Amino acid sequence: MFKKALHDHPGSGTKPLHQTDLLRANATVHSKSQPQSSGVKRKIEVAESSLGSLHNAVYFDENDFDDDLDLDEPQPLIAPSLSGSAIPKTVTYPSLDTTSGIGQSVYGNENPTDINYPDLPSISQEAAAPPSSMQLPWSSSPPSHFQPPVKKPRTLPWTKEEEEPREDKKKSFVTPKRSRPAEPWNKSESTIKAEQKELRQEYKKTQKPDGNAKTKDNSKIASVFLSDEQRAVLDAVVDRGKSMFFTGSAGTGKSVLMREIIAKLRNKYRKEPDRIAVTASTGLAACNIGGVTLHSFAGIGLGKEPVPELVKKIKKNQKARNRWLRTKVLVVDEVSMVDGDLFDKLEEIARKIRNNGRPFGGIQLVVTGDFFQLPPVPDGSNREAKFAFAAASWTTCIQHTILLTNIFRQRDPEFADMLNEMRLGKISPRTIEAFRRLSRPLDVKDQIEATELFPTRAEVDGANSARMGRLSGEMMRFNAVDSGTIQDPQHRDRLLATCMAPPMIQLKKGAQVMLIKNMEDSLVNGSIGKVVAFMSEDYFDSYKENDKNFTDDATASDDERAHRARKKLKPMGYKEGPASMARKWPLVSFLQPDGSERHLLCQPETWKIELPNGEVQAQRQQVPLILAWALSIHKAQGQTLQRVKVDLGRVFEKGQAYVALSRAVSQEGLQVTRFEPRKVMVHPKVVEFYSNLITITEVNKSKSSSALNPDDFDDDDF
Ligand SMILES: Nc1ncnc2c1ncn2[C@@H]1O[C@H](COP(=O)(O)OP(=O)(O)OP(=O)(O)O)[C@@H](O)[C@H]1O
Ligand SMILES: [Mg+2]
Repeated sequence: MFKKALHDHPGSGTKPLHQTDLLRANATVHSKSQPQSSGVKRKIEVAESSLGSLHNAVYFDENDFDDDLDLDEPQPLIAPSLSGSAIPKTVTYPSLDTTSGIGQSVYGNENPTDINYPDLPSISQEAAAPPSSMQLPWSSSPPSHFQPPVKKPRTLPWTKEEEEPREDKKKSFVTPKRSRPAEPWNKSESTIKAEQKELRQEYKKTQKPDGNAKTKDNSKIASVFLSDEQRAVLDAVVDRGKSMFFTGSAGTGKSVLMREIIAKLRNKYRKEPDRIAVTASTGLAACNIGGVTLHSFAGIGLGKEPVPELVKKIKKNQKARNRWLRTKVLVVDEVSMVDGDLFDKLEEIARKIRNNGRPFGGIQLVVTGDFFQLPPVPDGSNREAKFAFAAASWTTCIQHTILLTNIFRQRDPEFADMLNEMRLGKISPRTIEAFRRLSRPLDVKDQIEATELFPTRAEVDGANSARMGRLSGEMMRFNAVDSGTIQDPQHRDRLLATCMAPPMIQLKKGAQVMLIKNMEDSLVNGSIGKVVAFMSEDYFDSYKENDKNFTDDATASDDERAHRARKKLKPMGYKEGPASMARKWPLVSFLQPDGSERHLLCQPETWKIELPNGEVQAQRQQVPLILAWALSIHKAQGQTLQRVKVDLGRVFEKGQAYVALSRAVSQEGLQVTRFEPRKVMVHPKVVEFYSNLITITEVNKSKSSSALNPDDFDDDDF
């Protein structure tokens, strides 16, 4: 029984072990503790440890959020070289030459680094803080998306029609066309209606066969078919109200499952959205799931005081008190970075504030994370960081612990096994050899290079700046528009410092970027692409409908093509001058896993820091891109990357090497330099904890049952 499995850990060591984890559970590990980053404030630790700064976020609350400042601060860019050699040769979009104003700053010939587009119009308070709990936060739309559908959708409809082969591009380069061209400047009502019909049909196609309706913001993403083990967790949480901790190796679909759970819970409590509190250990993780940090939810400041004082503090704060009283389900993501003592404090606070003696005051807990990945760090005192599973109240609060075993990210079982060995800290000589063989450069046939992962932000900025400096062409700057109920700009900035989207991003044609929002099935958070042009929405519409006009002459230079394209656009209604003052956005060609390319005009998306009652404390609108020649391991956490390059020589923290290498989907897409087994560090307490977990499959085997049975989850826990 799951309950039994849970109640037996940690430490009993009597349960049957999962085939992969358990065979290695007695493995030799680096039991000697590694030196931890010292100090509490992230800022202090920047130079040594991006992980340290990450962990420190655990100790911030809504009044003190600066946990990612050290990671995100922009560095000056190196002056562009004039060689232009790094401009991708396959880019065949009309070159946006500098004589006409197309692709130029609307303000003329400023210094590239000073080019400023007009800021987005600021939005009203109501627009900034909609009662948005029903929206799916990882795909929130900017307010403009709520306007009547007078414009065509921003992205291509990606019809599956056969494309006309283009000689100057490989065949997989797909720029789907609309079946029925309609000029954006001259749409009749019937055209609009027909387009709407077409979109409705496309939307229907994305529905699951069981007809489950999706909420508005998630409509672009087809629902994932959960595996049996994922489905079992979902049912136990949503239908049976169980308190669960689900865990598993990198790529076992924990985040995918958590998103489904949140969506289903939001649907379940749609009339009382404040019953669900969505939180994570760090600001970055919280921002990724549209929640707040655990500290912020709890209203405990840094949470250093003893519980009675913290309770007093919360009682004085009406909003925080209400949150504790109203919450029925508390979601906690990336729990590996939550300190065990903090967990115990919150558990006691919950009982006291709610005047309810049941574990966690009767709140259902839905917790996920992988303790083999990123550990908590000490809070500045001398004591060693304590894992959440070592909290005294952990086993009474968590009714069921489920180990997910089906690895989705790496389809190659050999590679998945290599990573699992690494995760557990027991690497066989064969695996060491296999990792060493991956030191060769990647065999890349297109323009997308492997993303290099670094432990520190300084290394990331240095690498990205150097690459940007090699590109010629104009630098375009995109400033975020921030808003929210928090009026104090400094406080808001601190909250938003944890956001994946930067306050400002500078891009050039040819820049390698990563999409940081889920847009469509194959354009997801983590997709890597190159900026191929900057254009306005109308120009993009004209372009895609007259694609061939721009690209029919493979021998023409970029400038010639742009000139011809403009000549062809003029009679079609495209006007230079005032019309070309329209805001221009990066057009990005994204690499698909099958080698084809897809294009997206990247207009601003929204990230929210939202309390359970729907109050949007802070939100940021920004183009959903970050530079991706290089990425910090911190920001890469949770991502799935097709091409990755990691130098293990610089890795210093437990779990760091595993987090970095497990981003890759295949050995072909992974380059590892300076691989040494001693760089793979695992905490012995984590090994012990996992050695006592059993899988759903094993539970079923022991019950001689082939199917998962909801009755496996006992009802007598509370
Ligand atoms: N049920 C599923 N069916 C198909 N693909 C899935 C499923 N669940 C997850 N995936 C895919 O597997 C990959 C990894 O999923 P996800 O990021 O949720 O894993 P994770 O356990 O959260 O990993 P990490 O520990 O690295 O954060 C993603 O590309 C995701 O789309
Ligand atoms: Mg994840």
